Amino acid sequence: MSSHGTPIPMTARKNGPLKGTALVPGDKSISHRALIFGAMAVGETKITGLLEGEDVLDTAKAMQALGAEVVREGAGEWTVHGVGVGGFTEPEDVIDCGNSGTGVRLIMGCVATYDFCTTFTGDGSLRKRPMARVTDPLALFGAQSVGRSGGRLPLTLVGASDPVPVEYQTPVPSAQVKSAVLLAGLNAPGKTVVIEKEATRDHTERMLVGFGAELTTEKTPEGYNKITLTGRPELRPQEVAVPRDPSSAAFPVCAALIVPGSEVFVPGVSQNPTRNGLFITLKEMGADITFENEREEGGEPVADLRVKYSKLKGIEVPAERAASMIDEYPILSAVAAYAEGTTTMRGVKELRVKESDRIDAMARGLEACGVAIEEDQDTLIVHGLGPNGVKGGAICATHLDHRIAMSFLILGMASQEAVSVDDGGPIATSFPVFEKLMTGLGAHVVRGN
Ligand SMILES: O=C(O)C1=C[C@@H](OP(=O)(O)O)[C@@H](O)[C@H](O)C1
Ligand SMILES: C=C(OP(=O)(O)O)C(=O)O
Repeated sequence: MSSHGTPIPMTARKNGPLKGTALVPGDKSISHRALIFGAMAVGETKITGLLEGEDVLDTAKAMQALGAEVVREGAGEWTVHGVGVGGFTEPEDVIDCGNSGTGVRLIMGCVATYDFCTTFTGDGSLRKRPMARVTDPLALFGAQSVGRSGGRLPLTLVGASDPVPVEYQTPVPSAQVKSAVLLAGLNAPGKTVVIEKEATRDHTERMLVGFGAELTTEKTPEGYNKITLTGRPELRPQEVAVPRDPSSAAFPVCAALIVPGSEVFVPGVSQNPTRNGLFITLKEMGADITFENEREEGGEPVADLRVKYSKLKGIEVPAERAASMIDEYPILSAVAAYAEGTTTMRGVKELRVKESDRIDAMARGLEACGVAIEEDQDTLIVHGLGPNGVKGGAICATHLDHRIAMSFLILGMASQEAVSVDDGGPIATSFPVFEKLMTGLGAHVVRGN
């Protein structure tokens, strides 16, 4: 199954309650970073629970192309023999990051302070996404780039031969931009500083500290995060246990909430406060979710989630919460269709530059399934139809976007008529076992329309 290949139409329909345990895959953000920091450490990093989705596998290949040895030892078990900060070598060929914004933007950061040239490309979705948000700050280190119009891929980055450290305030709330700057700062002398107005996922900071870098995060008088990294550290190899991905857990959790009679257990899910906005929102909507056995694993807070079918009500999701649930708005908008009343999602314009324009993709598909929506550049409003109110009966376009595909399939698990997607292939980028896992819980999800 490949997001680069022949479309894979898929269909979901009602099939009784969902029951059982959902072992969702490893966190995508942490998996990318485990490979990257492993490649920059001196010696052997061991990773367990790595997400073996296409996005992460493309990053593994990129680390090999830059000179690290990356070996799959078993299911989710990988070792990386790193080359040390400053040790990457020029790749012989184009780096293809497939569908992954995180992969390409972080790796651009990795190579921006090396005296060599790297060309990046990706699939039809990634080639449409904006890269200037990363190449602009990388230029401050001394890197130069030439891409297609609007700084789009394919793009060639000529790394700085004599990098200087940088102080940069991110203009958009983006962990990818923040991380690209910090990664570039690793191979620059002195202190690189990133200031972010709104907190975004902090895996890069947590993992850099874990790998032995000198990094501090403090609040500015305005309440912004100021992250300071000392360049040219010797990173020490680590044993990284990747927690399960809250963004993937969102799908079986939301399915259980909307399919009558369901009860699903989702163990070992990261509860990192920069990632848990969806769960807070669902609780506010009236979701019956309990967080059991809260603990720390591999430097991340983790809990086991028990979820029961719930009568939900529409709410206003605060714009300040957007960064902590940015990838979860598609599935939230599907769930909102089954709530009583209106769910308003403001401050979500970043959704327009993801794998697809997610506001538009969800709006068009929901309308086709009989759900009334309103939208503007920065807002999505879903008028809920209550537990049995969604008609379904449409084929929704996924635009090479895994989260759109999974969201509409979950919508179809509780609608009056089946819901299809034109292409479920991209699901393999982040959640390759989605179909098997949902089927194991009792869902009816099949190939074909
Ligand atoms: O840093 C990361 O791992 C990610 C950051 C987010 O993107 P932005 O940085 O563009 O918000 C998120 O949407 C993406 O899925 C993963
Ligand atoms: C936006 C996403 O990923 P990326 O930016 O890495 O393509 C996502 O997984 O929802």
